[in-house]
Amino acid sequence: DDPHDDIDPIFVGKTKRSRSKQFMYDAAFDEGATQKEVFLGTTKPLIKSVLAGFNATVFAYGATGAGKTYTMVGKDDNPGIMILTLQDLFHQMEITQNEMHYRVKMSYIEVKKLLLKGNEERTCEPTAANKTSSRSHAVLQVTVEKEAKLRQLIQRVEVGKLFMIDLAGSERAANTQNRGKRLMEGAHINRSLLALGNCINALSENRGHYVNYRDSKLTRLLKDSLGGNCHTVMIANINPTDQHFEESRNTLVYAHRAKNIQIRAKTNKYDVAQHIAEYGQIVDDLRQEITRLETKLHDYESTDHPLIQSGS
Ligand SMILES: Nc1ncnc2c1ncn2[C@@H]1O[C@H](COP(=O)(O)OP(=O)(O)OP(=O)(O)O)[C@@H](O)[C@H]1O
Repeated sequence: DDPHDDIDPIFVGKTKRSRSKQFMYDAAFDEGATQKEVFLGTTKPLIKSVLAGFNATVFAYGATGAGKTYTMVGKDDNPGIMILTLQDLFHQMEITQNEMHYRVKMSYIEVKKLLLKGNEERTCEPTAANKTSSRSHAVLQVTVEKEAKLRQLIQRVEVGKLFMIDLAGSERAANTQNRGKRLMEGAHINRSLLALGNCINALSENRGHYVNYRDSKLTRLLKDSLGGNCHTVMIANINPTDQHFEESRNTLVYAHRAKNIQIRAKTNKYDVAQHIAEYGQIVDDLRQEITRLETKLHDYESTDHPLIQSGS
C-alpha cells in the first residue's frame, strides 16, 4: 500500500497505481473562487507594472472545457480577467490624471491557421468535449503610453504593453473525437501548443539552450512574454474530475516548468525632443507652473510658522 495514496485524490486518478505528486505554485484557486479573487491574485499586480512602462502578459492554459475562456473573458454578469483588468487600469489612470497624460491603444487578434483576423468575431464552435469551445487563440493587447503633463524640452515617455491571452484548448485532437474541419483545427492548435510547450521546456532548463520561437505564430507572439522583457502570469486551468486526469497532469507539469523560467524585465522609456513649434506652448506651461509655485510660496510665507530654535 502506498501511504501517499490517500493524500490527494486528484493525483490518484482512476487506478491506485499512480503516486501522489505535489506541485508548487504562487497561488491556487478552487471551484468556489470568484472572478474577482482570481483577478486580484493573478493579474492585478501586472497593472502597476504596465503603468510603470513594463511589458506584462497573462495567459490561460489548459485542456478544452477547463475554464480558460470563463477565466479570461467571463460572462456578461460575471466578467473575467480581461474586463476586470481594463476597469482597474482605467481607474488607476483616472487617479493620476492631473499629473500624467496617457494614450491607450488596444487590439484584439485571433491566431488561427496562421491567419491574423483582427477585430473579427471570435470563432467559437462546439467540439465533442466542450459545447462552447474556442477553436483559436485570442489575444487582447493594450498599450499604455505615459508622460508627465508638464512638458519639458526633452520629454520622458514610458510605454507599457499588456497582453491578455485565452489559448485554445490543449487537448490532443484524438481525445475529442473530432472529425474533418474540427480535427484539422485541432492539429493546428496542437502544433502551436506543442511549440509553446517546447519553448517552456527550453526556457525552464535555463542552460542557455536555443529556444525556437519560430515554430508557430503563437510562440512568435509570446516570445517577449516568455523569455524576454516581460512580467508574465500563467494561469493553469484544470478540470478536477478523473476523466481529465491525464490532461490535468500535463497542464500542472507545464505550469510547474514555466515557474522556473527567469526573466529580467526592464521598463521601456524613451526621451522625445519636442519639436521647435511646441516650444511656445512649453514656455507657457512653465510660466503657469512658476505662477502656481509662487502663489504657493506666498501663501506659505504669509501664515505663521513656529520658529525652530537650535539648543545651546
Ligand atoms: N469557474 C466557473 N464557474 C462557472 N462556470 C464555469 C467556470 N469555469 C468554466 N465554466 C463553464 O464551463 C464551460 C467550459 O468553460 P470554458 O469555455 O471557459 O472552457 P475553455 O477552457 O475555454 O475551453 P476551450 O479550450 O474548448 O475553449 C463553460 O460553459 C463555462 O461557462
